[in-house]
Amino acid sequence: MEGHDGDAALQDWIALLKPRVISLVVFTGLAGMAVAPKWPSVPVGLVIIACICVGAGAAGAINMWYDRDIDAIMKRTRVRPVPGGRVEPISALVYAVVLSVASVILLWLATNLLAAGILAFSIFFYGVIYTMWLKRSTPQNIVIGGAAGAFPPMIGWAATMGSLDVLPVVMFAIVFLWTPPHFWSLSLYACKDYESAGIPMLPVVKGARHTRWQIVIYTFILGAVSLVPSMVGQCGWFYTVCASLLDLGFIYYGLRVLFDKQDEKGNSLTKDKPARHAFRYSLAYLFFLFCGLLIDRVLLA
Ligand code: HEM
Ligand SMILES: CC(C)=CCC/C(C)=C/CC/C(C)=C/COP(=O)(O)OP(=O)(O)O
Repeated sequence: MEGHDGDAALQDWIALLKPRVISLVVFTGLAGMAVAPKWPSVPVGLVIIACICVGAGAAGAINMWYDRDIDAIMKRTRVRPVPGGRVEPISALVYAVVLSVASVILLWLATNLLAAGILAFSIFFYGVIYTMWLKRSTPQNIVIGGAAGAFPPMIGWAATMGSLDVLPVVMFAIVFLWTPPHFWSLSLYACKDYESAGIPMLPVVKGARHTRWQIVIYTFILGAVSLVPSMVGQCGWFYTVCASLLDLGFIYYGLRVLFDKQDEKGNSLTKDKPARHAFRYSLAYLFFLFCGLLIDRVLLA
């Protein structure tokens, strides 16, 4: 049956914002805000978080509007509100654009142009550059596109300080380098879906074995960069210990992906169990790394 918006429940409008994904995005924005030397008042702090939340969600809705053709093909995404026929494409687009504009203007009014500008740029980067261009054209899509998801710590910091500094830029670099092992772990076990939808994700184009190596390489690079805050005197022993342990964990999970039992093409013979574990670990890694930074800079300072 042809759907119309009357069929959409509140949960569909919420689902368009990719709430589970943005929960971690928003946490990184909160961390960026809280590790800055100056804190906003509680109401302004809440507005900053709300704007990052709505802006990131709106970018997700632009992605779901544009990707409705491929989302309808992939098992994981075919029940989403637009391909599921519960929200009209045009309604999803209007909703996404209104929320994008509203979040940027509100952040500008409540804080400053720098924070609002970075928010606007990240929405544009995820909704347009990644979704409409990179995702369908290059296996490096998520490496470059991952920048969008890495901006929130800079937004949080800039919103309170009105400027940027070394730490928010290093936090950007951490999320940026974390994204490839995060996504490529998932892409190993979602490879068939991406292949059937014609998306040139790394394992589809270069194969599973190459992707396994890339995951391990990025966990090492991420490990080095995650220790930069300690090296440049931006935090103390607590963060250094947390980061080192979390890094060892990520390298361990990456190596398990590399040495998974596989056929001659590198395809898993274990239903990609190690890749599933590495994906789940990636979420815990980023959450606890930024918790460590927060505790170090806020509670132990
Ligand atoms: C280009 C960058 C990224 C890509 C391609 C990507 C891709 C994905 C995909 C395909 C999923 C499966 C979720 C679903 O079924 O809807 C996922 C889950 C998730 N991603 Fe990412 N991700 C990216 C960046 C990020 C960033 C920057 C964050 C947060 C800082 C993040 C946090 C999460 C979380 C929390 C989940 C789990 C959601 C759940 O439990 O359902 N991702 N990611
Ligand atoms: C502040 C701001 C605008 C932040 C944007 C942050 C953001 C939501 C980043 C996450 C990127 C993401 C979920 C990609 C999913 O890939 P996909 O869209 O290819 O995955 P899919 O196949 O699940 O749709």
